[in-house]
Amino acid sequence: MEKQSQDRTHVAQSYQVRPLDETESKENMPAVSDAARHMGEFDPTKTLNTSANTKIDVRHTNFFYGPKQALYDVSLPLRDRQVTALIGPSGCGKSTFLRTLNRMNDLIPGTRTEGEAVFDNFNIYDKKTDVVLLRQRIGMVFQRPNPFPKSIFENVAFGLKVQGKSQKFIHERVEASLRGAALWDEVKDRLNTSALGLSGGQQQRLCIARALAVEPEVLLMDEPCSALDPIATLKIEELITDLVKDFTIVIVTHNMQQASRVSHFTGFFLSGKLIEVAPTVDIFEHPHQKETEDYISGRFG
Ligand SMILES: Nc1ncnc2c1ncn2[C@@H]1O[C@H](COP(=O)(O)OP(=O)(O)OP(=O)(O)O)[C@@H](O)[C@H]1O
Repeated sequence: MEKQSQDRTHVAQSYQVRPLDETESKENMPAVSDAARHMGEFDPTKTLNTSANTKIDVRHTNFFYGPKQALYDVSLPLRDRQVTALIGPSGCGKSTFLRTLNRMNDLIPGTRTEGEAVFDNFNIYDKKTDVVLLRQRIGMVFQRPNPFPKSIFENVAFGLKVQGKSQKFIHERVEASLRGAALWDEVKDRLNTSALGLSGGQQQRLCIARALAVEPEVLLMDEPCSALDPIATLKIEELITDLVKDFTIVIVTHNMQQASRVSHFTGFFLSGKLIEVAPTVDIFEHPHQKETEDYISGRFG
C-alpha cells in the first residue's frame, strides 16, 4: 500500500508542480452542482445515463508514433448520446486518443495502433475499415475553426456534394445543419458570402454544421473552444448540451469547469494511460485515484 502511494507521488512529482492560483484553489474546483447552479441549463447530472449503450467500445488500445508509445492499454466505453470529456495535462495523449477514433492518426506516417475500438460490430482500427465512411459517421471539430475559403453555403454543402446528393437535398441539409449548429438565424441572409468573414465563434459553429451535414453518429471535439472568447465558448457549450440529445460526443478539454458543465463522463489521462473514467460528478467530487485528485485540485498539470 505504502509502495503504491509512493509510486503515485512519484508520478505526480514528475509533472511540473505549480502553486494554486485563485481560480484553481480547491474551494473553487468545479463541483458539478456548483457549475450547474451558476449555469442554469447546464446540468449533465440530470441527463446522465450510466446504463446508456456503448457506442464505441475501446479495448486495450496502444498507440505508437514510430518507436514512441503514446497510449498504453487504454480501455474506455464511450456511451451513446452522452458527452465524454477527456482531461489531463499537456502531452498525456488526449488528442492522440481522440484521433484514433476516426483514424485521423493514419495521416501521420509511421504511426501504429493496437487493440480494438468496436463500433457497430466492426473494429475501427481494422485495415479493412473504410475510413472515408468512418469519418462521415464519426465527425470531428478541431481546436481552431478551419472553414474552407468558400461561401458559408459551400462550406456546409461540401461533404454532400462529394456524396453526389441532389440540389434539393443539399439545400435542405444545409439549412438543417446550420439550424442544428445554432447558426442559421445569424447567417441565413448571407449564405453566399465568405465563411472567413464570420467571427471565430461563428466559424466554429459553421465547422460543427459542416460536420453535422453528413449526418454523423459521433462527434469528436478537440478543444473546440480554446480559440474562442467566453461568450462564444458559452454558445458552443450550449450547443453541445443540445447536440448530445442526438449524437455521442467526445470532447478533449483543458478546462475542467467546461468538463463539469457539459460532460456526463470524464476520463483522466496521465502519461498515455487512462487513470480513471467515471461519471463526471464522481471524478470531480470523489475521485478514486490519487493522481486524479492531485490533478483536479491543481497540484500539477
Ligand atoms: N505527430 C507526432 N509525432 C510524434 N509524437 C507526437 C505527435 N503528436 C503527438 N505526439 C506526442 O504524443 C504524446 C501525446 O500527445 P497528445 O497531443 O496526444 O497529448 P495531449 O494530451 O492532447 O496534449 P495537449 O493537451 O498539449 O494537446 C506527446 O508526448 C506528444 O509529444
